[in-house]
Amino acid sequence: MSTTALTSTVQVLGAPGDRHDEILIPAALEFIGRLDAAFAGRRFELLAERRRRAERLASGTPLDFSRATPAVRAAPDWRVAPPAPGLVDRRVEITGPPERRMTVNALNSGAQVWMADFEDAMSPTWDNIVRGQLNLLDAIERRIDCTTPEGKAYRLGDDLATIMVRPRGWHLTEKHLVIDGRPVPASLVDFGLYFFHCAQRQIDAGSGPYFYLPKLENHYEARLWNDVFVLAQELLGIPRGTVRATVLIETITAAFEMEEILHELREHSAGLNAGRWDYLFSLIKNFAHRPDFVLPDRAKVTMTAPFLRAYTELLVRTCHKRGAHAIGGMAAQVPSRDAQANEAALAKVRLDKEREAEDGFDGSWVAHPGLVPVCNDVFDGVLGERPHQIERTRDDVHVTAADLVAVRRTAGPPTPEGIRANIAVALRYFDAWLRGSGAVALYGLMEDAATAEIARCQIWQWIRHGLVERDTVVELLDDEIAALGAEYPWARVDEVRAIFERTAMARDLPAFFTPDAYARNLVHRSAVQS
Ligand SMILES: CC(=O)SCCNC(=O)CCNC(=O)[C@H](O)C(C)(C)COP(=O)(O)OP(=O)(O)OC[C@H]1O[C@@H](n2cnc3c(N)ncnc32)[C@H](O)[C@@H]1OP(=O)(O)O
Ligand SMILES: O=CC(=O)O
Ligand SMILES: [Mg+2]
Repeated sequence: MSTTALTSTVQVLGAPGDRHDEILIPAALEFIGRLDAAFAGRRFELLAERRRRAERLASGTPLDFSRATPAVRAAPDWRVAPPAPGLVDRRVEITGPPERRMTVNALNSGAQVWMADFEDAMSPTWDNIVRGQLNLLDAIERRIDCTTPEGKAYRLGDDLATIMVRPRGWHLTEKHLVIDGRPVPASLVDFGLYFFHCAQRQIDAGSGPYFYLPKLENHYEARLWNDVFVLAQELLGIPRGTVRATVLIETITAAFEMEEILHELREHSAGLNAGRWDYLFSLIKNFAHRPDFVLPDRAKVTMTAPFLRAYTELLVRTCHKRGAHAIGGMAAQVPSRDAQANEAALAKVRLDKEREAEDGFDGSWVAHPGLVPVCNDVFDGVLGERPHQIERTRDDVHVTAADLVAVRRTAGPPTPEGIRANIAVALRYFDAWLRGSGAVALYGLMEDAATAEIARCQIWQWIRHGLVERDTVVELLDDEIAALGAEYPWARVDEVRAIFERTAMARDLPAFFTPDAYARNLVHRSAVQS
């Protein structure tokens, strides 16, 4: 590592675990210290700007494309970097947390890419975080094969998916790693540990250090990531421009800056992804006070809603204009053991992928290995032998600022079933998350942090606008807590209830459920609480 500014020591406050010492080596911690010294301050300022922006939106300032950056949008001549090795053909991308067996299953799944997730699909317990890094390292070193006590063997095959790692978002901290008594930004921990241990190994294996960047709200946050990449490459002597990152457009404000985000990251960009669930969450959250932004039951808000089509079409147009991949989002259905339910789930996923492929997306996400063939089949049908369809510029797409927020046409009150479903899902998800699982199948759908955010946020919004009485929510909550406790006697019902009350029923709507729930419930007592 080259010598730049000296950093304070990174202290590890997390409980030691099996083989943690292979990841938390002094040089890796020093690398994280360097990143923290360079970027923690800017992250802090950008989070303050997020809060100011949210206040402006809440007080009625309309959203529009930026008046400061028309030159970036109008300039005809810039393109993002060409796709790096392993990222040319991305027709199917499987996602999931880097849990040991899932890592093997995802890499063997037949998808071109595996998005190894430390964000929406990860409950950020200290052990999950360190073990996830260890599993990635073991996978890249091809020493992850194992056999369960029941005799089921997990072996890496020959044709593996390309790994893209999604670090946690800028809003989170890792309280088990501290510098001068202050927790380290979680994004820098997840990015830094993976980059330190695996970047060169991936390059040597003919791939590279590739990332997915979650929950960005504007192009300044993309600039921060770009600067992180530049410094990280410099510190480890890796050529500038080796990193690639796909940004999830999953906040309403980022949808107004897609081109600027690509521009900031252009030497490291691997396109954009339509992160539909957080996008919906962001929209509900930012306009929670507006009656004309009240959405009906989650099940009724599909990707064919005009405001969501405007978002995905603009994403494809923007990416292809700049030579970048446009990657589709996650259909919520997962395979079922019941043949009829399974057929229905596969049919819904197929329809979703068909719309994306026909709209010009270059590939899409699936949540389960059983969905890889459907997505593959659909994109094969549209792409044929071509690795992508970036050449298909969508000059026919003209999306205005008003189109992106034209929620009114989809708006509507919830049904009693929709209200109960959101409460049931939020409670069950919180319980799973508290017990270390960040993604679960509930009632036939994949639920993760993003979908749980929608569930609790809609309840807040419906109470706020008088579409459900608070007392009714309390009754349903009592009911669903009792049902959860009866179904899973080990459920942490008191903590689950408290998270729900704080995030769905309090006077103010918290920006995320995760930071507070993490600090209260997942952090070891020895770690800092700031
Ligand atoms: C909004 C967003 O951000 S979307 C992206 C974030 N969300 C995700 O990534 C969710 C990913 N998906 C998952 O985590 C899982 O599919 C779940 C939790 C929804 C369902 O998992 P399970 O209940 O285990 O499903 P199921 O029992 O059908 O699994 C069958 C097998 O497939 C494996 N599997 C299921 N999903 C995945 C996956 N995404 N990656 C790798 N393997 C998987 C299971 O581990 C299991 O393997 P095994 O038989 O060897 O033990
Ligand atoms: O991260 C993806 C999403 O839909 O949210
Ligand atoms: Mg998301």
